[in-house]
Amino acid sequence: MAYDKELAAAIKAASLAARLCRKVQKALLQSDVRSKHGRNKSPVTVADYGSQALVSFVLQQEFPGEFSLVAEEDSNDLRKDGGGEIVERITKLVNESLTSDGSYGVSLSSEDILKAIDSGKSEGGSQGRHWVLDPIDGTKGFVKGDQYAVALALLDRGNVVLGVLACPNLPLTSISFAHPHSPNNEVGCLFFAEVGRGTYMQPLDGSSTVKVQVSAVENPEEASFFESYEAAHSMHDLSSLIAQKLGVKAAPIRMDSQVKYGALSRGDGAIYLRFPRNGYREKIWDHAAGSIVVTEAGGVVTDAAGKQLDFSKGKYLDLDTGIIVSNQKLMPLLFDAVRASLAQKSKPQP
Ligand SMILES: Nc1ncnc2c1ncn2[C@@H]1O[C@H](COP(=O)(O)OS(=O)(=O)O)[C@@H](OP(=O)(O)O)[C@H]1O
Ligand SMILES: [Mg+2]
Ligand SMILES: [Mg+2]
Ligand SMILES: [Mg+2]
Repeated sequence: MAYDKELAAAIKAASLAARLCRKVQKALLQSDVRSKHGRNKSPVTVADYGSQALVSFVLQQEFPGEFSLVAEEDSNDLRKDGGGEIVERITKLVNESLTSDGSYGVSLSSEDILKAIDSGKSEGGSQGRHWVLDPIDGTKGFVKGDQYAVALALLDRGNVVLGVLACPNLPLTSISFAHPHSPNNEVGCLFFAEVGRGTYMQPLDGSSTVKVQVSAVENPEEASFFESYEAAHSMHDLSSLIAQKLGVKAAPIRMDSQVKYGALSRGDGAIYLRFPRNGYREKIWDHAAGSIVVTEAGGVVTDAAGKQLDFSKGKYLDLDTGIIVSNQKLMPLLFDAVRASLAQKSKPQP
């Protein structure tokens, strides 16, 4: 159908990148983690760069001449003093991944790798097509040995038309709510969705595919909810107030990254709440793939004012307060609880 070739290329690129990330996570060395500069320091590893270079290279091979990529990382830090050894390591990792796949008979130089990383500098927008990539979403989870995802989506005239979430540490069967963070030796899973065609899940080794649906739970007392692992990324006290107003009984499931969208798309939980602290601007690569994976599985993704997420404005999502995700039946109740909780929080305390 409309995006078949793009979807096949995206699955291939994300699977290769996920394999690279697994390899690095297994052998994670302190020296593989570099710090980003800036106020909110977030880690970046050779796997973030390797994954971005690999996805960028594969997509450019598949779609020569018509390429735009909005991606999280750039090569600025790598080009600074001392980057040489790290760039060599990334280059080796990417070349090993390409050789293992066998489709591309090339060996990339360090400069090719830096260029591939930097071709992710597009600003996106409402015109034409743009790939959107988070090469590792949840780098903090990745470094800890927990959940992370390679998240790749395609925008066509400002709308997300396909999304792939490769989740190397997410078991194929429902996650254990008691131990959502334990890494496992399973193959991991990959979700993919195309607009109008539903959401599917397959093992990362691609051996079989199943259609997935969000939870059909209508009673909030039976619903469980996801939120960020990091309290700095989402206000846990606010989500706990919302859960209390809804009557949710289960404790929150805290996981890093868009794995939360993937798990929700197959009904592992029924609600995802995300309320960043004041002043944080959400980036499109943190939600593009996850949101289509959930909506094509029958779910609803809006901001806290009930508006659809708008991916057409460049690399930032202009949002009202937060992001809420659920199934169609629970959404009206959730929305009321969110509104009441936000109003309560904004009242001056006596
Ligand atoms: N201050 C702040 N507030 C909100 N969000 C932030 C913040 N800082 C970072 N980020 C982004 O959060 C991405 C990680 O996803 P999650 O927040 O879902 O997972 S986590 O539990 O917080 O790790 C993470 O994505 P990656 O950088 O790709 O890991 C960030 O883009
Ligand atoms: Mg990051
Ligand atoms: Mg991210
Ligand atoms: Mg990232």
